Amino acid sequence: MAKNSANGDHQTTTKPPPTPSPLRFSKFFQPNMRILVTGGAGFIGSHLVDKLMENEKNEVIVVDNFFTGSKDNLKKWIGHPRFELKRHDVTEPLLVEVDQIYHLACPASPIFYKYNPVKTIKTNVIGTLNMLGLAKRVGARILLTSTSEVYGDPLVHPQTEEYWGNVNPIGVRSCYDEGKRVAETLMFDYHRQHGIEIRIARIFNTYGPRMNIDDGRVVSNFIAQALRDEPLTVQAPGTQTRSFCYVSDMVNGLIRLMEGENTGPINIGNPGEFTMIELAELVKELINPKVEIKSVENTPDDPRQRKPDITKAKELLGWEPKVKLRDGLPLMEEDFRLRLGVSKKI
Ligand SMILES: NC(=O)c1ccc[n+]([C@@H]2O[C@H](COP(=O)([O-])OP(=O)(O)OC[C@H]3O[C@@H](n4cnc5c(N)ncnc54)[C@H](O)[C@@H]3O)[C@@H](O)[C@H]2O)c1
Ligand SMILES: O=c1ccn([C@@H]2O[C@H](COP(=O)(O)OP(=O)(O)O[C@H]3OC[C@@H](O)[C@H](O)[C@H]3O)[C@@H](O)[C@H]2O)c(=O)[nH]1
Repeated sequence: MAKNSANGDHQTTTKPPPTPSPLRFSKFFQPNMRILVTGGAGFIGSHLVDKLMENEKNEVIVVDNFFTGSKDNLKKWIGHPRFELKRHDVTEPLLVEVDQIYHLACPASPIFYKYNPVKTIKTNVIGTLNMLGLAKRVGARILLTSTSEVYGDPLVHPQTEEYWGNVNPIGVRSCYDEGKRVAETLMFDYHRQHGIEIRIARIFNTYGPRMNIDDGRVVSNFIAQALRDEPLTVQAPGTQTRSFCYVSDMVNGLIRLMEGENTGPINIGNPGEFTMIELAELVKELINPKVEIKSVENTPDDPRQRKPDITKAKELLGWEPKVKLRDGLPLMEEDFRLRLGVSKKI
């Protein structure tokens, strides 16, 4: 029953889901939990798949168009009897029978989401509509990975879920942040109108192994630059802040949210806040003390500050991050060294 809403004022009754097959109710049939992960070949998605596959009662189906993700991230599961990988673009309808949907499909790095902005909007709007239609047809619970970018260039600090944000509707980032805002709206309208069980996570900057080496996001850029002896490119003014969450903490938070009773939106992130200059200095100290730090031009509408208020995640999910930035960076360094073929100097 989708009765426990974050705001309490839109209680709904969920109709019983249609039956995919009468076999599911047969005496000798022990159904596994069938879980769809859209965007499961990407950075967060592939770590989520690893965690879900640890449970022998889970069957995982990944759909991905491989725009920013890759089969390599899932290679240990390809061929596994409880795992399926399907090349599919979520802007097209999808027919599968599942119990839960983790809907992650969307490029997340600014350089990739700005590359084809119209496609980014289609992915967020039509892609989310398609996944909600699927959830409605089969009675699945659906979790959307929304973003701290729904707060735009925030005027409230740290950001609580009640804050409505300060977003430029016509800027170069709008395809992503307005796209995610519409995706959140669609989730709530399907919940109110059709009783769909929804969960919304507002994810703050996440980092870890398997990020694309040339992903363009700041942590992957700085680590790759430090390992290649290239200057760390701090975009001006460098005093802008972000709060970085290690990927294993993020995955645990997403699963807690899916399994719990709250619709969200709930901030999931690490409140440890750093300026970009501080981040560059930390990467330099931990990875390459000889590397230069240089200031470069910034891109339009870069949010000046970002830090999650995670009171709700703590109280409602019993979740908080465990990995400090200083401990997470070396784990990512190890993965980048392997992929770049740069060994540690002793
Ligand atoms: N990593 C972060 O810091 C962060 C922060 C906030 C929100 N998020 C959200 O989390 C999700 C995953 O982010 P990520 O960092 O793993 O990014 P990612 O780019 O590594 O993964 C996104 C995946 O979605 C796939 N994809 C993109 N468009 C698709 C489409 N139309 N159809 C099917 N697949 C498609 C990509 O190929 C990729 O595998 C995204 O929804 C993103 O908006 C991430
Ligand atoms: O080389 C770089 C790259 C980026 N930066 C700065 O680092 C900060 C973070 O930039 P990133 O590109 O990593 O990510 P952003 O915080 O701007 O956006 C992210 O926010 C949340 C998610 O939804 C997405 O993963 C992504 O859009 C920005 O202030 C940017 O100007 C640098 O200083 N140098």
